[in-house]
Amino acid sequence: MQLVRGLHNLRPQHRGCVATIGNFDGVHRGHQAILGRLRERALELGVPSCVVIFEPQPREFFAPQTAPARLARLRDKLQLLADAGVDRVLCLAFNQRLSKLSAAEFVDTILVNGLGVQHLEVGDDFRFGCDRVGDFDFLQQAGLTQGFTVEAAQTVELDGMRVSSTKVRDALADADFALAERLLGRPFQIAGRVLHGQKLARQLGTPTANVQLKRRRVPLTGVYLASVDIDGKTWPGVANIGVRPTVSGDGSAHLEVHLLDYTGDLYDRRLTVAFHHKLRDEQRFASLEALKTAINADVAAARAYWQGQPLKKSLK
Ligand SMILES: Cc1cc2nc3c(=O)[nH]c(=O)nc-3n(C[C@H](O)[C@H](O)[C@H](O)COP(=O)(O)O)c2cc1C
Ligand SMILES: Nc1ncnc2c1ncn2[C@@H]1O[C@H](COP(=O)(O)OP(=O)(O)OP(=O)(O)O)[C@@H](O)[C@H]1O
Repeated sequence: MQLVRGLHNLRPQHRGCVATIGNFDGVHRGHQAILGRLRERALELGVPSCVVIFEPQPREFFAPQTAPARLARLRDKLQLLADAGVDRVLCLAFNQRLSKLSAAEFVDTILVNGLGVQHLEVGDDFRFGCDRVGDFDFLQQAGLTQGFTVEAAQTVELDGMRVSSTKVRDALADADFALAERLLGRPFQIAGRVLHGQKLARQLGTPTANVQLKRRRVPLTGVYLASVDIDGKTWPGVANIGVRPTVSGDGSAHLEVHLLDYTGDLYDRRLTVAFHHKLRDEQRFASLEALKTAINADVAAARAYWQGQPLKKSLK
């Protein structure tokens, strides 16, 4: 899959494609349905498929403090789009200039002059352009005069509710990982490289791998039973994700995981953490001693859980 960063990096050979536009945060089952149709149309027309995404996402640009936490970092989003068979991603910087483009200017500048789009695939609620004035009807009209077709994908629902990134966030906030998995079509996971921490964990008696998070905010916080994939091998563990109120004050999120029976060095390795069950909320403890007691109880709970779990059988 090819990544084109910015309109200015589009070349004449990029003209002619089928395209869709959106945030695609989490690449959930609704998104996957659109991507499936996009691939079909690309094959029919014999042109590449292109997904137009924005960085930052529009809500992050308009309201950085209140925009929801991302379900996946950009790197993972690109991997998921590649896995869905997308040929090209056009990643546009969402800035003042882009936010001011009218729906008509958006169509002219990006879709027609930039991409030479032949067919557009969108969700039925898709809105775009300054003040979100552009919609499916607008696109269809524009397509008639500018030579592209538009198709609205049917809404993907689960148990009567529209699948959405918001629903996935709600499921994670409720620690309903089974629902998150059904909405995503795969388990919710966070992947990242292991960084050096404050080296306090050893002092607390529980060594932890500090998984690098690229963003300050995360869609879930607390202490969880977790499993960790390292180079195709799965290990049972217990994870803490959040701001660590007892020890750190900068307010940014950390993900730390203790693997129950792992003794090797994990620094710089890439881990994938899957969450299974919430044990408790993060707490601010009065002393490191009290934190240590709580962590020991978490580890004991994790040990008891993983011993009795059928999942353990699948751990290689
Ligand atoms: C199972 C587990 C539970 C944790 N619970 C909390 C908590 O409730 N409150 C908190 O401030 N930190 C919590 N932590 C984070 C510890 O503060 C952190 O692991 C410790 O500060 C070590 O940090 P370091 O790896 O950067 O040295 C928890 C860590 C683990 C592994
Ligand atoms: N459940 C769904 N069924 C069909 N299409 C969907 C669904 N969810 C999102 N889409 C479509 O996928 C494209 C990309 O969606 P995008 O991520 O930008 O929308 P969103 O509204 O931010 O996402 P969400 O609704 O999931 O929070 C859009 O065309 C959108 O309409």
